[in-house]
Amino acid sequence: MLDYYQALHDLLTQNIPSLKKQTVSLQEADCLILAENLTVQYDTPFFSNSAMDGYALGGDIDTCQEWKIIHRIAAGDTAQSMTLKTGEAARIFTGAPIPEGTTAVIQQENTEVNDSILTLTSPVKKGQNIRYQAEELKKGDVFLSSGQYITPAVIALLASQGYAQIPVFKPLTIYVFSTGNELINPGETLSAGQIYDANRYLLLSWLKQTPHQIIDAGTLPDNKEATEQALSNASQKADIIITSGGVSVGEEDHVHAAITKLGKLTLWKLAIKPGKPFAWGEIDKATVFMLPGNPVSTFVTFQQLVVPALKRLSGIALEHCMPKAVMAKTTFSTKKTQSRKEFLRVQLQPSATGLYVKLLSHQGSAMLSAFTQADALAEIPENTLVHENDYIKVYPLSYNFNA
Ligand SMILES: Nc1nc2c(c(=O)[nH]1)N[C@H]1C(S)=C(S)[C@@H](COP(=O)(O)OP(=O)(O)OC[C@H]3O[C@@H](n4cnc5c(N)ncnc54)[C@H](O)[C@@H]3O)O[C@H]1N2
Ligand code: MOO
Repeated sequence: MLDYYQALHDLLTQNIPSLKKQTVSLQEADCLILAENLTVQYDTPFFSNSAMDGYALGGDIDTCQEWKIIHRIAAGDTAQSMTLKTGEAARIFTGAPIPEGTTAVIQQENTEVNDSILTLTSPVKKGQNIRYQAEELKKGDVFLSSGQYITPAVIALLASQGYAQIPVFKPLTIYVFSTGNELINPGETLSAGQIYDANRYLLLSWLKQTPHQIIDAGTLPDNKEATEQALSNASQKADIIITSGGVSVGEEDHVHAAITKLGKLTLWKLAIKPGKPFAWGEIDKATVFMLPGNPVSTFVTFQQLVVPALKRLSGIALEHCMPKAVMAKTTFSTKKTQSRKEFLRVQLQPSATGLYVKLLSHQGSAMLSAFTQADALAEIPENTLVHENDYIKVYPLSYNFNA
């Protein structure tokens, strides 16, 4: 059985099929992925300006005792024809351009003004309260790289540089299947031996937060021919196929056999609990992720393996695809060791003495309820006993590509 981190490494370093590009308006770019390096069009700040409402002080500020106020400059004004010499000042407002010859800006709370003569009630240093031209971004430099996931912060930065049209990767098409004769849909009436499909709804709901086109491909019966036919058809249209169930070793588990026949099974069986039968492969150009049927196994393998791989396949830069973990102190201990790395549903409890991990009850791989209370997955390393107050790795749950 393959180690979790080895599997993650393999998934993230696979060949990424070349992604198509398109240009969208700034308003349509959120949650998409930048497809080109973008350069600074305008120095930021574009012109040196004041960080405070106050007074721009000219010339030598160390020896001068008082200043004559000779200009008034508001945001939106230009200061092109103005200069300040020693002993001269300008009334200035936040964001307004500073005049030539300004050595510092003093905020108005630290001043006194009588008949246009300004004195200071606090000392001021050279450069204080001046936001200098290009101190943040210099024209021509790359300020955002291809592979950047577009968050609201990125939208703001793009807007601040005047970008109205954004080159992005085209969304992918993702087919989501469930498998199993026992599955029916919510809204239908349960008969003996049946259960409601939870996994497909979980995956469809999560994937809605991505930029991709998501196809609800329904439920596959536990039948070899039907499974092969449906996966073969989907592979002609999909970039990615996600299935749940039917990947274990039973006679009714047809999914990995179908992938082996139609394409290539790259990976099967991981040393993790839950999620051991997780499999991955491809049919033609479509990448196929096969998640184990137990709903918690589906959830864990999706969060810990499929989401990082999906990010990469979507074009997000490799360094932003690894799931992010934090270290936190346990409030519980484990009684026996496991040969597989275990991912437990936990709550994170911040306190003055650090971040603590509380174990939720109902950890069985068929028990979904703890997930609704959980805000993280705690990693219990293989063959390891955990004691109270030990530091362990926890992976905060995320429901979009941003985390
Ligand atoms: N002899 C062995 N049996 C099993 C092994 C094993 O190694 N040897 N592994 C177990 C583990 S671990 C898991 S996990 C499951 C995974 O099996 P499958 O991926 O083949 O899943 P199914 O058998 O189809 O279903 C398992 C379980 O989950 C329920 N299920 C399936 N799909 C859904 C869905 N969409 N929504 C809600 N619940 C679903 C299904 O009814 C079963 O109860 O195999 C173990 N067996
Ligand atoms: O993935 Mo299986 O659930 O280890 O329960």
